[in-house]
Amino acid sequence: MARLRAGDRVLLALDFDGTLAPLVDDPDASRALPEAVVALDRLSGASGLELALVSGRHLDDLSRLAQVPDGTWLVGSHGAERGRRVAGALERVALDLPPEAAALRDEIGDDLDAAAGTVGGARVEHKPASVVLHTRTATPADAARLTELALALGEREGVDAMHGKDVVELSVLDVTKGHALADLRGELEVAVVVYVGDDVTDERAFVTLGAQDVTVKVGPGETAARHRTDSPESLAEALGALATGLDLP
Ligand SMILES: O=P(O)(O)OC[C@H]1O[C@H](O[C@H]2O[C@H](CO)[C@@H](O)[C@H](O)[C@H]2O)[C@H](O)[C@@H](O)[C@@H]1O
Repeated sequence: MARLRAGDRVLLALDFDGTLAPLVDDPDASRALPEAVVALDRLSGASGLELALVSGRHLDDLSRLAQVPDGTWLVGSHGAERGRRVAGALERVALDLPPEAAALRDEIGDDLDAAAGTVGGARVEHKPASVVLHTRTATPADAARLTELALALGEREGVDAMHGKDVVELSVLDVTKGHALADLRGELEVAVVVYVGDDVTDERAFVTLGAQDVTVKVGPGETAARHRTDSPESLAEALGALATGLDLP
């Protein structure tokens, strides 16, 4: 808040699932908390403040689910996709996926489908640059077995495995949320980046940020972030308090 008041440009970047939106069993039912939606609307009026969502979600999904104000930058697929909310719609930069990466994505997608497709409670999500194994509603035994299999697929050349909360994401592009934040920092020419996230993929962003930045972990667990908030609910409250502190209506 002090940096904004001093006239510095600040990027407030937030993860979506588990951060703005509480985790739920059905990824399609995920929504940002109403209090967070209101707070972000208010913050969009702050001079010098850029807003961004930086998510592992497919950009179309993120744009459909996130109720963010115009001007918000949207980063999907952990940095592989980029867009911006303009006049209530998604303005996107096309994803440039080399044919060999697309072929590898399809191969590991087929392998995961074959292993998990018929297992109750497990689900395979296909995204533009990755394939995701979800085990949130699988039995512990199935979750352990399928996770091991997915991590083995992640050892193939050209595949990057990210093991998160009940999820293994296999990406065929070398992207991280940290790279995405570095790109946004350069393009938007901000002095300070504030990043808030809850999962292991967010740790890849926390470790890239410097002493001038602000890193916030949502929920329990080991983290490289320097600050912590309990839950999406407490984060929504803090965002509202920030808007109030900045005298935003
Ligand atoms: O980077 P994020 O915005 O946190 O997105 C990460 C993944 O989010 C989604 O899965 C997660 O949220 C679901 C809904 O709460 C939950 O059911 C699942 O267990 C979580 O892993 C999304 O489906 C993935 O594509 C994203 O990579």
